[in-house]
Amino acid sequence: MNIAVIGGGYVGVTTSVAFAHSGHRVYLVDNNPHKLAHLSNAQLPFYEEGVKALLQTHVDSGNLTITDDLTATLHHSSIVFITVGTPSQANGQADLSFVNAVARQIGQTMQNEQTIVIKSTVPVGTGKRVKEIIAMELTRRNVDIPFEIVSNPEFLREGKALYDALYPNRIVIGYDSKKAKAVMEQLYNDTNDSILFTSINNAEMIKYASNAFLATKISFVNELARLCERVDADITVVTEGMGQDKRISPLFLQAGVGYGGSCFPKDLQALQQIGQKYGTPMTILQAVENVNHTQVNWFLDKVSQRLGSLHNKHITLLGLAFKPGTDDIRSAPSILVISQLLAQEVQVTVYDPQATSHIKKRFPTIHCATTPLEALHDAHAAILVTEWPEIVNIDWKQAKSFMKESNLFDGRNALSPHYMKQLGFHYEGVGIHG
Ligand SMILES: NC(=O)c1ccc[n+]([C@@H]2O[C@H](COP(=O)([O-])OP(=O)(O)OC[C@H]3O[C@@H](n4cnc5c(N)ncnc54)[C@H](O)[C@@H]3O)[C@@H](O)[C@H]2O)c1
Ligand SMILES: O=c1ccn([C@@H]2O[C@H](COP(=O)(O)OP(=O)(O)O[C@H]3O[C@H](CO)[C@@H](O)[C@H](O)[C@H]3O)[C@@H](O)[C@H]2O)c(=O)[nH]1
Repeated sequence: MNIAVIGGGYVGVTTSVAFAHSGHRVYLVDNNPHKLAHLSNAQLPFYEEGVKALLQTHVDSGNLTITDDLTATLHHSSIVFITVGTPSQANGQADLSFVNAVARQIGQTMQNEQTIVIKSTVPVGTGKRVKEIIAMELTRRNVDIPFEIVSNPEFLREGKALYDALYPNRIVIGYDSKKAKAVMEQLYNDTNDSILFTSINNAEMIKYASNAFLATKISFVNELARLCERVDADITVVTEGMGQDKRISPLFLQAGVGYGGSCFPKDLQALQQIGQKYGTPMTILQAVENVNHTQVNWFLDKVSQRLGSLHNKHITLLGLAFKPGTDDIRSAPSILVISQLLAQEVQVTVYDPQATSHIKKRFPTIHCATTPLEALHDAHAAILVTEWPEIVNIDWKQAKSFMKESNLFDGRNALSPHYMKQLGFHYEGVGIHG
């Protein structure tokens, strides 16, 4: 099938590459000249394992065209995926200006029948609104071109984006006409995965509900971790025991310095705003956010208690990206950690295999090391923020010899407390310090 994808970010690029890989003819449209320049040369404006190679393959094979020409793209395609950003506005509501702008552009330029698929994460009711915008533009042009609206939310995880796009563990399709359903069935006909066909409103709600539930699991466990420290219990064992109940599952029970990223923080805000709009406050989500916002400070209190005053101390952050496998620092806990440390006049050194160039733009004064050992040199303490394999597998014996004081704070419970203590570290994790 001929597919247009509008918005060349993490989701748009990965979706395009995956469709091209399945044999579809894909046109990827972006309006940011900087991103276009990168993508046209098969360069990724972000780090995501495997995507660059496949982008190159399909640009070369001619299956994937990168362009800024939406009009020509619509002419070539019959399915249009909207994958533009939906960032938070100041009040937490999802900013739909990019989605609405694309809808207007589609209505203003489409010449042939289209199935318009919203993949961006959007509040319930957006599908209906996009339909109205397109219909309004067609009326203004005095043309009658049939079109369908579909909601097909994206569930990929950064760091595993390509795998998730090629082998999604579920596909949700919200539709309101038989024609739209038939098009989506044809598009996904080679997949063995389960497809949930439902209403557009349900599909839109499923996306926010999923992210909110995952974030709730994390904050629940993080709060429990604080209690575990008080009662001389170990959160890793508590969650292991909990996770053996299939109804709970062991996934997303990893205590740490909190969740970050481009999705959970903004989507939780957006869902709360939807609740407010419809007079149904999302009280649980307020608590989830509250725990997440305070988790970094709670963890840094442990560091100050150990070091006494943080003033003029040298502290090394190991990991900056909001999770391993990405260079994304959007709402990453590392940003909060660095801000708090700089506010207390700490000398901060950081190491991350992919994200240092991004953090340098935000905090120009911090020292970015190129290896973990260089970063640890002369440090009073190290804080592990992102559990990259390059960090977890440091030669910790050697690392200890590089440090001024051997204080190790593991913000992801990624290291063996027993082994670190054996090496002579003062080791503290999250919810495991008895
Ligand atoms: N990043 C993820 O892991 C992820 C996963 C699932 C869902 N989502 C959702 O998918 C959506 C996109 O996320 P992202 O991280 O890919 O965003 P992003 O900000 O990385 O990319 C969005 C792209 O859209 C482009 N764009 C904006 N307006 C445009 C227009 N009028 N025409 C053409 N291009 C335009 C921008 O230049 C940018 O390249 C969001 O709603 C997000 O919540 C993201
Ligand atoms: O047990 C856990 C699991 C995750 N995290 C943190 O939670 C955040 C988000 O992690 P993850 O969900 O793996 O990454 P994302 O790429 O943000 O993916 C989420 O957000 C995407 C955007 O909406 C969705 O598509 C995905 O399904 C959803 O998992 C990260 O900071 C993790 O460190 C924890 O602290 N403990």
